[in-house]
Amino acid sequence: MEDSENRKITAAEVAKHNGSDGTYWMIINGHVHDLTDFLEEHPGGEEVLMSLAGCDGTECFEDVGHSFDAVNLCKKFRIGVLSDVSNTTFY
Ligand code: HEM
Repeated sequence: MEDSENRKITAAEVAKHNGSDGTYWMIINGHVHDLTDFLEEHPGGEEVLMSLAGCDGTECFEDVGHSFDAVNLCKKFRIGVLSDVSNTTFY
């Protein structure tokens, strides 16, 4: 569904998808991503993504200095927007 990217998701909901149920969600810049199918493809390795699953990975993502390609790739995995903004960076 085209609107699925605008689905509002709470940080508490994201936290549930920390890998314990087999799914890996991550907040980056206020967007929620389902990275379950991307773990093995990540050029930076699956460990970093798994360890930040259920959390806000914005700082880590920015610190690495990901390419524009990487930023664009993120969009492919978006499933919604964070509905509570605490502890999250927007730009
Ligand atoms: C949706 C989330 C992410 C996507 C789509 C993504 C994508 C990519 C891509 C395409 C690369 C290859 C280099 C580049 O194009 O910049 C890369 C490298 C890397 N990523 Fe990510 N990444 C994501 C999240 C993260 C997070 C949260 C971390 C935090 C630890 C991380 C750490 C790294 C590291 C350490 C490298 C290797 C850099 C290098 O070898 O120079 N990534 N990522």
